[in-house]
Amino acid sequence: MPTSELEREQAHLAKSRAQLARMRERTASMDAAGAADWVSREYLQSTFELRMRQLQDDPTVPLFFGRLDYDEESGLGSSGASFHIGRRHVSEPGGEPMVVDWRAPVSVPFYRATKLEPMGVTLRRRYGYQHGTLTAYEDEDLASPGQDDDYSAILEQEIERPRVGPMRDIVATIQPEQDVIVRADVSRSIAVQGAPGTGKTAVGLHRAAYLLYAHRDQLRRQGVLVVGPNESFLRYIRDVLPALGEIEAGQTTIEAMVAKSLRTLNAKWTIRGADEPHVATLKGDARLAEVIARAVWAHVGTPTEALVVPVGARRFRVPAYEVEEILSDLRTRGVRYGAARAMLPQSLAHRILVKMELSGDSPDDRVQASVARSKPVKAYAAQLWPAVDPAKLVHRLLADPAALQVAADGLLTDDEQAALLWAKPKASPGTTPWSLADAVLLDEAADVIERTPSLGHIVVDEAQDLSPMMLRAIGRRSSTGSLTVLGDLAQATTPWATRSWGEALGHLGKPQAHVEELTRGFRVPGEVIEYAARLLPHIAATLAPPTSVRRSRGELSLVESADLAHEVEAALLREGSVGLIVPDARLAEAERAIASLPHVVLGRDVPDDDLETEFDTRLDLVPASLAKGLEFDHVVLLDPEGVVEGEPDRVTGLRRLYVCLTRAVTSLVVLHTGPLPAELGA
Ligand SMILES: Nc1ncnc2c1ncn2[C@@H]1O[C@H](COP(=O)(O)OP(=O)(O)OP(=O)(O)O)[C@@H](O)[C@H]1O
Repeated sequence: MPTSELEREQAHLAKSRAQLARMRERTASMDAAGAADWVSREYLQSTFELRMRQLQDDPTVPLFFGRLDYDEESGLGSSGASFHIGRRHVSEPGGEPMVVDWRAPVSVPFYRATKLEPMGVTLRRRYGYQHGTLTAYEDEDLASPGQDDDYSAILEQEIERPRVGPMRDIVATIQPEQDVIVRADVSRSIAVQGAPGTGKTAVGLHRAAYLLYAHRDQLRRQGVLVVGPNESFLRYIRDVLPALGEIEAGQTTIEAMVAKSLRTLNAKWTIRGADEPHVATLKGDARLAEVIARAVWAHVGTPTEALVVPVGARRFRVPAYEVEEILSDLRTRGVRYGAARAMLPQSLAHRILVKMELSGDSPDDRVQASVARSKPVKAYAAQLWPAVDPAKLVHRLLADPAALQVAADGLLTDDEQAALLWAKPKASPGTTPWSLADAVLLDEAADVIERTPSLGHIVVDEAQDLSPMMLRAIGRRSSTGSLTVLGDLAQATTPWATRSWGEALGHLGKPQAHVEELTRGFRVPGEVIEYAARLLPHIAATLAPPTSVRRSRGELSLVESADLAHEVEAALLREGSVGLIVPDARLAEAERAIASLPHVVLGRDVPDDDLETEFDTRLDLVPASLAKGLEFDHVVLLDPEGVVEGEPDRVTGLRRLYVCLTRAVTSLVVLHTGPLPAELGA
């Protein structure tokens, strides 16, 4: 490697850093005081603050990780242009780019160019760093014919780098099949079926970052949301988007999402109830959407009396059958119950207006408006089309057999209706301990009444675990936007889980969305993934077995012993994070066994100011039910049969075990005293 070339690159890095500092200083000196009014001042101020955060320079994070040299025909400059690719854009005072954002169109060949299709690029360079210092580079000549050499030591080093702490970005090493998903058009919804560790979560987060870059104004207005399975998972991924300069995407769980709509009905309400699995499954069934829609619309009455309105000295009359026509017109307009309700007085007033015209008057629009606001019209409309409270509606359906029977007739069997009803209903919505499934029903009812605002883009992770009604809740929040749906059918562990992506996409309201499949795993080494894949025929027979791109075959040991502390201590002697995964029922016992070792128990509330320590501690104690989506360099898995038995049925248990077996990056110790699950083979 010519030293002078390396020095040139190091100089470019130093210069880029200096320019970034200059850009930051310039932003810091900007003043929003000159804005015309308070609103513009606030807006400008927040824009400056956002920009300052985006321009922060972390010396341990490489400012650029790659370079592309374009050929002369590319039209990007007469003598062929060269671009350094990094996490953010850095330019000289004249505007000349020093580092180009990885999301810019000019960066695409870094991820996709091949010798066969060089995309105008002659050279692709990757940089190696040590503690923020540029120490090496590696070139790929894309101009000369020949076979692609897939191997890259720098790429491999990046993939093999030990994991410590929260999830990190993968911008330096996004693979072509991942990049296609990341950069798909904003209007396209995509589902990604991916085996464990194939980068679904990473791809989803990078897609959010890409879209926020490519459609900044639109998505800043409309919003981008990432939905994950639980709080531990959100904590694990929360740094990825900020590291990419994106702090505007929300991150939430389905539970927090519907709890929020519960709170808009009453600020004191929270989710504090729980359902038996078979009841939760039934409450999550898509037929409930129809039950709720029926129950809401059944509030529209049948007119029996004419509407009579005095105008001046005269009285105008709209007979009941004409009112019936108006109601049926409003019902079939395709608007929400509440919107149609708001239109009814105007429609009635319009009819009066027509009658006034027929009788020789020539009333103008103001007359119609005042008739619509008049007492008799308002009272008549309110009685025919009453306001509906979503909480009262759901409470009534789940408390009153007669009400449920009317709404569910022909949709749910008698047994199903009996199962849905609360054994001891509370007297009112206010005293009801709403469960997650109830809150989802409430969210549905609220949407039948008033349209839920839609976001620009939603990324849904672990989507296989959502019930049809939960999928609908997400779908309505992206009715005018698009979705990235991530999941793995083999990791489905809820009784209401999705059986196919086609079905899930239907519930999400995006039946046309494309399904991509990822099978190249970046996390789990070969020996471990092959062991876990023994379960596939039992849990998802149609899925292709995953392969591992990891260089190391990994270490798998099956240890018959009861000495948990010993295995954990051995793992802690090594570099990287350690996850002790245990059946939920054995959490307390495991905690006692490792009491002397500093650790964090996942799922326990972590006080905000204590968040840092969560990742300073190298040992996490993880109940099997929270292992999903996480990864550790070393995993000690206690009692696999216990993990299986902790679930209501064998298939779900085996899927939970599959999740737990696929969390390890380097080593997996399976610790047991009794026999291993027969499905894992001899
Ligand atoms: N292109 C890549 N380069 C380097 N590392 C990658 C790449 N893609 C994924 N990874 C790494 O592989 C690991 C697994 O990724 P991720 O968690 O996104 O997978 P997943 O498909 O969501 O897994 P699971 O189904 O188990 O939740 C992460 O550490 C991630 O950083």
